[in-house]
Amino acid sequence: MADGQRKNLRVAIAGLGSIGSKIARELDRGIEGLELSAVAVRDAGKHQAFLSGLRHQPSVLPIDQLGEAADIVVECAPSSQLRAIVEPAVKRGKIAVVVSVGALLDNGDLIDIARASGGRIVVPTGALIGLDAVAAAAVGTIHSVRMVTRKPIDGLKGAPFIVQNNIDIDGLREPLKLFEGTAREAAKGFPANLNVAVALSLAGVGPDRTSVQIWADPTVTRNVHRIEVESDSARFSMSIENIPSENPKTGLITALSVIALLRKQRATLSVGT
Ligand SMILES: NC(=O)C1=CN([C@@H]2O[C@H](COP(=O)(O)OP(=O)(O)OC[C@H]3O[C@@H](n4cnc5c(N)ncnc54)[C@H](OP(=O)(O)O)[C@@H]3O)[C@@H](O)[C@H]2O)C=CC1
Ligand SMILES: O=C([O-])CC(=O)C(=O)O
Repeated sequence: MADGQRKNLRVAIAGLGSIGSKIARELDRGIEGLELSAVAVRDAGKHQAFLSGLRHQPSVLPIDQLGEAADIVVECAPSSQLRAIVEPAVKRGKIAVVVSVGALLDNGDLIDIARASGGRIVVPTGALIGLDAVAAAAVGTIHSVRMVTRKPIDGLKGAPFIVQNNIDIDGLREPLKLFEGTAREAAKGFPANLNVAVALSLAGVGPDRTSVQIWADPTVTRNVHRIEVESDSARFSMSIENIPSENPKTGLITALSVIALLRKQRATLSVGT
């Protein structure tokens, strides 16, 4: 069949929060070769006005049924829901786009399940920068990957590491280093705040060799990530200052990164690895 006659790829979205609602709106406006077929939410009533504002109404399904209604399932729900969304999709040989990437570390068998079923798990660059360069460097030898994250207080509140260690960040007047360790440890202590560290680690040297510092910083208004990579092909450092979305833990660029990834699925010209 000629490319122009190919059927649209059907996309389903799990979660219509700060990330999912923007992706849904963009798919509804039109992305070449793609269509929004279904969504899953926790509380359908809460999203009724949003959904009825779309030009084409997607089906509203339970999260574990999205893979039946789509070729690509985009996970943008709390990390606790990762398995319920991704497993049925990849078992059907579908593509799961995962933003709660930190939760992949405790659900690594999903990769084996996907492999056995012909499914795929795709992690977008999300709120980060430069995973193309990190993945390219990883084809050679990477000697070290370090990341320093600074977030405003609202971007860190409620993180298990802060709660368990009884750290009071509300009254901070100066930056405080909260954590130094591996990306795996960061994902456990900050599951809704440090997905980026895990994405970086999976692109590069893995969660146990990627070192991470986390600062609560009342002097910044953006979620700031700075990365330094030493490899046998290049040395590079990159930083990104993310404007928080309506969810202060989540940078605005995250949804845009997923939209850019979706656009590539059927684009005639695709740029960047
Ligand atoms: N990879 C990356 O770079 C980044 C990843 N993230 C991660 O992305 C994920 C989504 O973030 P964000 O959009 O800001 O989160 P939000 O809290 O804004 O939205 C989460 C959505 O998930 C829905 N939801 C919750 N439980 C269920 C359920 N059981 N079934 C279906 N839907 C459910 C919520 O529904 P309702 O509205 O009804 O409550 C809500 O719409 C988080 O895990 C976050 O940590 C965030 C930033 C960057
Ligand atoms: O990694 C995350 O979960 C979110 C994040 O830091 C950001 O949006 O800047």
